[in-house]
Amino acid sequence: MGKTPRVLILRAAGINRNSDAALAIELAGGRPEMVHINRLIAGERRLMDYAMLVVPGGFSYGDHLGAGKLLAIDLIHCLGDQITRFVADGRPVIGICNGFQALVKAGILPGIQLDGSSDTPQSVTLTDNASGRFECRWVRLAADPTSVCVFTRGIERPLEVPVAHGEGRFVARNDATLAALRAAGLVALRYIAANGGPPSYPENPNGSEDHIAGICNPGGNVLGLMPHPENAALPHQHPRWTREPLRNEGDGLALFRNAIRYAQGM
Ligand SMILES: NC(=O)CC[C@H](N)C(=O)O
Repeated sequence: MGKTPRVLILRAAGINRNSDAALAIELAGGRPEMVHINRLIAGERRLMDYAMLVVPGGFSYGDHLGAGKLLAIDLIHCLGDQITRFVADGRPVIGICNGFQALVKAGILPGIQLDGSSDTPQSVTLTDNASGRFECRWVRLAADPTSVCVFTRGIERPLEVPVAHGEGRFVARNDATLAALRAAGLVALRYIAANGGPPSYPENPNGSEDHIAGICNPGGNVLGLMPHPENAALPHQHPRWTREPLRNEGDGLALFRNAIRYAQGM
């Protein structure tokens, strides 16, 4: 794929974190290109010409029918074949917040049937925060060391990153689905308390089951997460950057760097 992977940053009406994602990709060593979904649908750009795909956060199509739902319909019905090929080829895909919601509602994540049923490809979802309101705050995350996720590989210390969402509560269809998700190593990131233990509100800002903040597909090359690592890419984006020893970089950058490195090795 060459030294500087081309990374497609997806744009669509209402997506608003595309520039933040582009900056994070650039800092991580990739070459970001913002491409509107209509250009892909029209065939003016081809997904397979890129090494990585970012589905950024925002309020795509105004969150109508549920956050990410309309974008998910576009992804399945207009770009389904391209995305299926891209994912099957092992190329990295990250869906951030609204992007995560879209990937889940499109059935791209977790990407397999977890409970043996075959009626619908969607076995998990993201729904209204348990608090009943939009949550905008910094959280602490831990990467699950048993996860197959390529983005979180080798990340051993907690990550401090922001969340900003109204529909971030991760729920699985049932307990068996949740157990299967864990057993397959698809839980990539969890919210944790300041002392590293299990969180309560607001450390788990939305009431997600098993404190899940991010999941991946069985190949580990597709990650979706509610927090915004692209807004924790620079050291001074941290809210206590003047009061704590200055970090070399924002905690979120590690996820992007892992993905770029992985894309370079393909
Ligand atoms: N920052 C975001 O991407 C927000 C996602 C979505 N609009 C929500 O509120 O849940």
